[in-house]
This record gives sequence, structure tokens and C-alpha cells, in this order.
Amino acid sequence: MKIGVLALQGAFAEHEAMLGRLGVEHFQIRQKEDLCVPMEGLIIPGGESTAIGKLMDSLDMMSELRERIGAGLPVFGTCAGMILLAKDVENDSRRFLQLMDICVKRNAYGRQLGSFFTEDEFAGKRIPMTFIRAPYIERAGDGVEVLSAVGGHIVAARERNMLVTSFHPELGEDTTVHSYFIENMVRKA
Ligand SMILES: NC(=O)CC[C@H](N)C(=O)O
Repeated sequence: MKIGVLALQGAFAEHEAMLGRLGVEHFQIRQKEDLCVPMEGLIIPGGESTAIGKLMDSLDMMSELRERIGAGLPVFGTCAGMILLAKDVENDSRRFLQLMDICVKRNAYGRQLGSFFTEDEFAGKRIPMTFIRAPYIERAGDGVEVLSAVGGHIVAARERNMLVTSFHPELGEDTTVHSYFIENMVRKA
């Protein structure tokens, strides 16, 4: 099994380290040609959604990524990755892959002071959660399963082959979310 990690901008190295810890083979996707490498899953990291989206466009990767994920490739988007996958963004005119039936709010906790750490439930298990200028899900369609809600806001969800978190599980030691993705979504795809 091999996971592709979109490595255009943001926290991709931390996702790679986490996959390494789980003993999962992975590689970086830096250009369109890298999408030819066979992969069983894809991670879109956190960072700056506008920057990652622009690079996806200028590197001509947007439509192929949209097609592959739309066809069922398991994908895990953290933070900016959540924004990139969302069909709708409440407080921004930019839209990116528009695949997941969620409406997200960018920088939902405030721009500068919006970073914090907490512990809460993900799929019924209590885990550490690091939020960095994070979005949250304002509205989710009927086909979307809520996996975490913190303070009344949805911060982790799944729709079919797509998993998103507002927080950054790649920044801590806890492997719960990555294991969930690998075991429940990639291996069962
Ligand atoms: N940590 C993150 O990925 C932050 C996301 C960023 N605020 C954005 O809107 O793209």
C-alpha cells in the first residue's frame, strides 16, 4: 500500500513522519507526473488553502485530482485540505476541488488568536487536537458522517472516501486519525 502526500506547501513532512511511524509506504506529490505513481490513498495537508489551490492550478493538477478523488480514491484533508475539498466556503469567494458536501468557514476561530489545543472525541475515542487558524464545518450534507464536534462545531467528518479534520493530527504523537484513514478507508476501499 502506498499513500501519496501532496507536497506543494504546508505540513506535508509531518504527515510523512506519521505514515512512517505507522509503517505505511508513502511518496511526495510535487508535480503532475507524480500522479502517475500508483497510490491507494492521498493526503492533502494543512497550510494555506489559497497557496495550495493556486499551485494545484498552475501545476495543472486540479482536474486530475478532482477526477481521481471523485472516482473513489481515499483522501484525507487536514485544515487547509478540508477547505480544498469542500463544495462550499462560507466566508471566501474561492472554491477549489468542490467534492465534499460541506460548507466550511475559513479561519473560523479568528485569524491571529485562533490557535489552540484541546482534547475531545474522534469517532468515540478521546484524542489530542491541535487547531491552527482552523476552519470548521458550518453545514454538512446528509451523506456526511460527523466524527468530531468541539464546542458545537463539526471539526472532523467523513463522506464516502473523503475524510477531513479541522485540527492537525500529524503534529502530535497520537496516531488515531491516521490509523482510522488507513484501516477504515484505504484498506477497505
Ligand atoms: N492550518 C491550516 O491549514 C490553516 C488553514 C488556513 N487558515 C487557510 O485558510 O487556508
